[in-house]
Amino acid sequence: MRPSRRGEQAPAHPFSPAEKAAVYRAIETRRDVRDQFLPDPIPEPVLRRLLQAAHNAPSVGFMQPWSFVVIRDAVVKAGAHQAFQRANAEAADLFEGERQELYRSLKLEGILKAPVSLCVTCDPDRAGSVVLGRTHNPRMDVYSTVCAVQNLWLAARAEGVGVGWVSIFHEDDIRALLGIPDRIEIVAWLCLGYVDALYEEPELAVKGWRQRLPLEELVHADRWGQQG
Ligand SMILES: Cc1cc2c(cc1C)N(C[C@H](O)[C@H](O)[C@H](O)COP(=O)(O)O)c1[nH]c(=O)[nH]c(=O)c1N2
Repeated sequence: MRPSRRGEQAPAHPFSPAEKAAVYRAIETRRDVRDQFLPDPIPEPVLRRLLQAAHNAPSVGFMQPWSFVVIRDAVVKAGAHQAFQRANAEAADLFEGERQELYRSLKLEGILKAPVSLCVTCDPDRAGSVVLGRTHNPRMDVYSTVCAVQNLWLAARAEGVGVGWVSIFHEDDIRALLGIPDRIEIVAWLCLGYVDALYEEPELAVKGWRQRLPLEELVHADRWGQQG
């Protein structure tokens, strides 16, 4: 293969059947991980590949608004776990009866068990104040950052690394813990670690919290509410 030169286009050959299958396999078997983390460290080159996958995400106006705080310090993790516990107690109180009981039985984070956590942030000023594509929807920078998270999540699946997204905390608790400036938005706390087993279906479905919706109910043809 000759080296690519800036400005040239490469042929967009379809993937081979095996490559295609691998992509769909990563998508279909990716799971949110809470309790299955193994203690094995993630080697630097693997973590680097995951971060590179995140960094290859699409972004509005190519602003690349993300940053990644890589957390291995047990004290910091303990602080995040405390933030989770406080918020989770508040969240549990919002449900009643059996639903609350079920909620309380769910494991919803793996902060202490996972060898690495990543805090993924969004800098709204990364590309100046006027950003191509963000003018009429200021949330586009955060949506771009979520694309980076999903890239990392899928790449991690291929590497045998589990990822668990934790969003049950007050943003200000994590901001203070990590020293994140006010103007930077916290998008995700991700727990990362090797796993040797994953649920075949979402754990929340397995545990009876909520089931996958039929795709047919979510697809509209030409107009909202019209079936194809
Ligand atoms: C933005 C966002 C935020 C969260 C999540 C996901 C996303 C996209 N998920 C994981 C979520 O519960 C999970 O994706 C669904 O239940 C579907 O399961 P699989 O991801 O397919 O395993 C999640 N899970 C959890 O246990 N604690 C949490 O705080 C969160 N927060």
